[in-house]
Amino acid sequence: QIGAAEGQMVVNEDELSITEIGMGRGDKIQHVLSEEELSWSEDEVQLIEDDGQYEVDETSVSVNVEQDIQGSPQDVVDPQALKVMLQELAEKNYSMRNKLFVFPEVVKADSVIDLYFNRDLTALANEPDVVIKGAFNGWKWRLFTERLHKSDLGGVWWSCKLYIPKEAYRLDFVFFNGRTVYENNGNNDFCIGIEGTMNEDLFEDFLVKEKQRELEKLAMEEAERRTQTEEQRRSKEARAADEAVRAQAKAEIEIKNKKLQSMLSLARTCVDNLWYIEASTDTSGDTIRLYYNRNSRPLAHSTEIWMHGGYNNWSDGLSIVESFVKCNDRDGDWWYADVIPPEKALVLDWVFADGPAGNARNYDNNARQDFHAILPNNNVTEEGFWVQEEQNIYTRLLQERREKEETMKRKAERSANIKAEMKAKTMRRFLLSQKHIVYTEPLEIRAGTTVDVLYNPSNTVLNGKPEVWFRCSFNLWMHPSGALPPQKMVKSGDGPLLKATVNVPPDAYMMDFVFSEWEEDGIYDNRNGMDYHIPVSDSIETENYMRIIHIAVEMAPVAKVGGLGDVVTSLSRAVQDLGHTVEVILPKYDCLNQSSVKDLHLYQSFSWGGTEIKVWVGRVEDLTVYFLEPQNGMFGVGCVYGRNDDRRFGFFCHSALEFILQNEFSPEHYSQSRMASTRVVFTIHNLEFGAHYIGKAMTYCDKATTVSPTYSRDVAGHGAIAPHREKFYGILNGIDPDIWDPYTDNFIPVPYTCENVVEGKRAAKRALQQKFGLQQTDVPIVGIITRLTAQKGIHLIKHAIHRTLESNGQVVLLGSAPDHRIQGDFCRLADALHGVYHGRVKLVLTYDEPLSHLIYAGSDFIIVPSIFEPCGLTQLVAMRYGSIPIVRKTGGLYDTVFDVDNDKDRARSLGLEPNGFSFDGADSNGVDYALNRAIGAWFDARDWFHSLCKRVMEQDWSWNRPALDYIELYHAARKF
Ligand SMILES: Nc1ncnc2c1ncn2[C@@H]1O[C@H](COP(=O)(O)OP(=O)(O)O[C@H]2O[C@H](CO)[C@@H](O)[C@H](O)[C@H]2O)[C@@H](O)[C@H]1O
Repeated sequence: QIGAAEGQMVVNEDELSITEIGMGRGDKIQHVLSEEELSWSEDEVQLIEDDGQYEVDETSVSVNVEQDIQGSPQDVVDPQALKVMLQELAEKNYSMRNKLFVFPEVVKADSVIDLYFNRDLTALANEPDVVIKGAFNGWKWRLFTERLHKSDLGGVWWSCKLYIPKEAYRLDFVFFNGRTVYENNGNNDFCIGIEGTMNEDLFEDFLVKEKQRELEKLAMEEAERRTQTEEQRRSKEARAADEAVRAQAKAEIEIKNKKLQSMLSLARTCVDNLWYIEASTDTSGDTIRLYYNRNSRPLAHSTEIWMHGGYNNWSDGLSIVESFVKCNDRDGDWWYADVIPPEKALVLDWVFADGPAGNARNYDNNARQDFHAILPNNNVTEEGFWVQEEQNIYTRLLQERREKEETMKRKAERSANIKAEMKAKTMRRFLLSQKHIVYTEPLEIRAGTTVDVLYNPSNTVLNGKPEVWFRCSFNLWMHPSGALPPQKMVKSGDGPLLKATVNVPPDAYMMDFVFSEWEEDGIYDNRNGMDYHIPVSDSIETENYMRIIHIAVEMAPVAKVGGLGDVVTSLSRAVQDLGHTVEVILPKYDCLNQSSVKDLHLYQSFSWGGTEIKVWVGRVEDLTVYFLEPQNGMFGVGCVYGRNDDRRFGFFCHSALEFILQNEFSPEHYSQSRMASTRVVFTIHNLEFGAHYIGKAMTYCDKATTVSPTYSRDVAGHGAIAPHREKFYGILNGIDPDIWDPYTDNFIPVPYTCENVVEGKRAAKRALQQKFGLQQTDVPIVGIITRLTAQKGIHLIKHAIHRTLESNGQVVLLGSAPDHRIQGDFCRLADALHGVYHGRVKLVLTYDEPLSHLIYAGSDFIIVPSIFEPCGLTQLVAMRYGSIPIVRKTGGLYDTVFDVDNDKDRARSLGLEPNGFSFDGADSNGVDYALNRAIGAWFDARDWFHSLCKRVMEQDWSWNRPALDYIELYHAARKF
């Protein structure tokens, strides 16, 4: 199927999620026994063929046999009696012209048997070598080869010992001469039943579990490898940081040294008739005495003389203050003071003053040069001094670095706590959100307990039915004990509520149920094909994790054009956080932002579509990403879209499937391979682009989604979608709470949470105004961050700018237009506005991610007047930064923004409070209606406005909830 869709799954703006299910029962190994298949490629077999010579590696099976033979039944039988028994058996089988027999005759699991083969009766009659090749359980388990030897039962019987593993229920085998001559029982192969605890069904389960164990082991090894790489990276980073700190210390020392050297060249030991230094006579060795002749100096008439000093070019600032005493026994006007310079002082720096520090009015500062003395008798060598100094700086810098890291760690912890709380709150809201239809008592279900399920049929398709039956199972209907018998629901209380009671087993991690009209059948309420699922906590079993591969042509931040790029990254991260394996396949554009890819390296290369395709692998935002680079230069054109050659995305989608296939190491065609059990979920991010291809993709996918419920209804009648409505769902986008987090954001001045939103936004607003030379007045800022295309409501954007400016607000727009006419139009608008409304408006007509962060944080409002909007991320990011969204009521904007005046009930029915302003219609009146109320509230009800900022920050627009919806959908896709 997938192969048939080649070149047609291409959708330039759309993404394809593939859920791979490799562990289902549909995934049986088909062992077709042909001679090619019997080539010796399996692990357990090591046959080396060389110019007609062969050897069987005796170590594999034989060693096991020898070890296992001890304790086998043969040992306890008298050898003589055994021999007789065997002779009789051989004669019996010989006379019946049987080609083979085994001993003991009843083969048991976990035992060793002897197999006897009558070579003369078979195709190998004249062959000098006889080899058995076999496996267990219909050729599915432990392929082996073993060489037969002439037995001591006489000429015709060749034999070998075989170990029968405990998982075996049947033994399948053929004989051959080590090369091309086979005895395979007339193409039927030989087969012997084995007595034991296994049977075909149990073995299927065993294989599934075995596979799971293997996958888990691989996952653990991968995790271990990742931890190690992470550890290496961290210690490398620490080493690099240490080196950087050392280099910085060295650089600082060099500057200091240079300054001090120039100072030293100015420094003296004395200046005739002005000052000199001598070792102090009355105190200990370190003290010096400084003499000063103030005669004809600025302080000649002061009543007091003080020195204000420091050392080594004032490296510690003002650190020595002493008062002077007059020398009475000298000519001139000499004064002196005793000074104890610090040990590391090479130079003493000072000025004279008429009072102590802070209390002096007149100075003698040596005509602004200050005084500098080389200190006599200094016991520090200059070299020693610098070594010590560098060490001090190094220690200080290191300390600063540690403190910074510590602060970051604390911040990360706090941020993680806030997020965990939000997640728990969202989960509760999720459980309560269906309350008008179904809920449980208690609300949160624990494994190994009993719960009541309460159902209100009056809000469903079962309204008015005389009976309602409850059908339930666990672990996405995969619980080993199967579905519980249907249970007739009983009335609970006086209202319409019906009740069923369920014992939740200890190994349940999910409870699944649907409701039906009759015990056997009838109308079902199965939640539109998705069934009802409620997570169960404290299970002893873990969820069956899936492997999900996104095939996408955008991914933030390595190749982002718009919201699609954000979603590929953030949805993948959210699903990965829930324990599933998520990978992304992306074209290797030459314009990739490679600085955001870690450990990028060549992974493999393969040939397809007439070219070699190199596959690179790297980590982006903690996700494994494969980059496909066709050597025909298709993705080396300097841009993601815009060249009207989007057929290359068809090539990309197809080569991505080839790549997946090649990594399953299966040479067959898609539908024959493991990909037959792979499910495809197709997501439409914007029906405007490539509707023709979208139609094809809709046909071939297992499930399809778009990015909000309202948009899914808006487009349900579209020709590409209408025929496939039953598999089409609207799941709201989320935003990544780590990428968008005002508490850890490096692009804004003051980190903030909902606790200090007012302070944080005030600082961001000031920084934004400063950056663009806007007046720092107390007015609201309206921000606009958008691709400038018709979809985004260009005339409404322009009107909003004018309306805001007329209402005394300020405007910052960040936008870029793929269409150069629109770009030109906005450039002219910018020139005009910057002239007329100087200092109140700024239009930045580029794409600038860091700037977008500052605008989200520094604006009071973010306006999104889109004509249509599949979901929209800007209003969600705005709320995360405490900015109030003003939106046109369409698509995802309608689903996420609830007008403070008009949508109270609609918000409450979803467990939310209103969070913004919205308008209908597509003309300026609509914009005015919302914008006037918003700006009015800002001027007239500031406290209320601030509480609204706090409230929107407390709402959860992350993937916490939608990721669960996607996972449910992936599971639903698996059910086919
Ligand atoms: N000049 C600029 N500089 C920096 N950043 C800029 C920018 N212009 C836009 N952005 C950023 O790009 C993203 C835009 O995402 P949207 O979802 O709002 O719109 P887009 O139409 O691109 O996405 C389509 O796909 C997404 C994902 O499904 C749907 O939400 C949406 O409705 C659909 O139209 C935001 O992260 C925004 O901050």
